Amino acid sequence: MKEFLIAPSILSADFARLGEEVDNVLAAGADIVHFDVMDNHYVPNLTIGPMVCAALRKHGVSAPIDVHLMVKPVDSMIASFIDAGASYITFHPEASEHIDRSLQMIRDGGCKAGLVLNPATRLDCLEHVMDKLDMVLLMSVNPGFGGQKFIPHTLNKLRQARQLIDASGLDIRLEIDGGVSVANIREIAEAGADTFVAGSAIFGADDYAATIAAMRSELAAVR
Ligand SMILES: O=C(CO)[C@@H](O)[C@H](O)COP(=O)(O)O
Ligand SMILES: [Fe+2]
Repeated sequence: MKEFLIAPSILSADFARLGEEVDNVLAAGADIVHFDVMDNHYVPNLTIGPMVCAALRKHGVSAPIDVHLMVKPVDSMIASFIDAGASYITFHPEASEHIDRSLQMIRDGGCKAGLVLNPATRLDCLEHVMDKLDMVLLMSVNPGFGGQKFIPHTLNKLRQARQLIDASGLDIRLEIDGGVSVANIREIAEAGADTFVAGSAIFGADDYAATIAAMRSELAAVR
């Protein structure tokens, strides 16, 4: 099993003070920055784009930036986020006409590539592209908004995805996104996740460091 990584979603940060919020959450012990990109087309919400990613790099953020693209089509945004300093770029298979080509584009740009599966999207779509993946991201809510409730059947899907990844022998992270909190992170890790996106649970707390420390202590108890 890989090292556990905690990835605060800046969707729940105070956008008016974004640089400071990212500095604070990294100082509080976060490992990577989860960056949600929404286009009001693939999902019914509109957020931030490559200029904001580049601005965070210019501000001095050196931690990995995990760009979750909820845009359709994706290829032009992949190119822009490679230039903007993304570390991971993940997209939804429904948003690309040529999944294999989009994944290759991300790797050719020097970033780590991943696919994001919605709660109702089958794991089958991973089958023919496993060797092009650095990350599989399972959504445990329908994409578009922070602060939603974790969908419990995602735990079974996580177990199945963990088996697929382990059987492949490839170096692929298994990330979970949506409704993750101190209360459920241990159960989610026991189902197979190694990378945990948490937006409202971290940015909605008064003390980011205490919340991240509480998550780590739950993860330390994983069987
Ligand atoms: O991609 C998304 C939502 O579409 C997420 O990254 C959310 O931002 C997670 O927020 P919480 O459920 O942790 O509040
Ligand atoms: Fe996300």
